[in-house]
Amino acid sequence: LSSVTFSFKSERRPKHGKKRLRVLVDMDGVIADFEGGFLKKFRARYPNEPYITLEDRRGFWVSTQYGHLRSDLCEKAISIWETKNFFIDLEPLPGAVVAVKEMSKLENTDVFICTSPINNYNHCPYEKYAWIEKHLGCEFLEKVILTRDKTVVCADLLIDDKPDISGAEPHPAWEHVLFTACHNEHLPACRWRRRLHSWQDDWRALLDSKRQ
Ligand SMILES: Cc1cn([C@H]2C[C@H](OP(=O)(O)O)[C@@H](CO)O2)c(=O)[nH]c1=O
Ligand SMILES: [Mg+2]
Repeated sequence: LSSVTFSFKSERRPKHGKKRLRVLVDMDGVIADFEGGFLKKFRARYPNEPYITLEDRRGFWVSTQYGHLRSDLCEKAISIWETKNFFIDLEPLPGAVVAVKEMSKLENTDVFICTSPINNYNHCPYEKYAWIEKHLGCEFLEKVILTRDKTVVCADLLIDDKPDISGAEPHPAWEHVLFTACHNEHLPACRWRRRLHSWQDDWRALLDSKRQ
């Protein structure tokens, strides 16, 4: 029985010895400009309220920093990404679409878009799929992983702008590479975590480093 079970296990190292690489690419803050889209819509909807420039953004959660600025601004911030068309209207980050398409065409490479929907599910999950189809093409709809817990997904790499990614699995299979964003660029260099500074950075070398 054990040999039968073994033969059904997925074989990730082909006979010729090259390892097949599985890469998870996050969406907001990595391929879709959540921060830029948020600021634009916040200023349009609340023109008389104070706001935080992208240069002054600190901490992952936008609503937390707005709440510190003035407590009622937390709710106002949340109202922006809970509104219809927020997620579909996000602009792609520079170079993201070309990079992800090129990455998915590389030999021995499987690319998935791994993204967390907000808990208010009225528009966000639908618009995330629509965004993927609009900017990456319908073939990428096969590559979407919608989850609130990325630790249970098995891959070699997770490229994500959130500094702390935790969940049910205490030892995720992937290496988290921090994608630089306005909210995390001031965090001190960290010996045990690599960064991808933008899509102009050498993402091919990053992938190659995991194929050894
Ligand atoms: C509330 C909030 C969400 N998000 C993104 C992260 C998640 O998408 P992603 O996993 O694609 O990065 C999604 C739900 O939290 O919205 C931010 O980037 N900043 C925020 O302040
Ligand atoms: Mg993100």
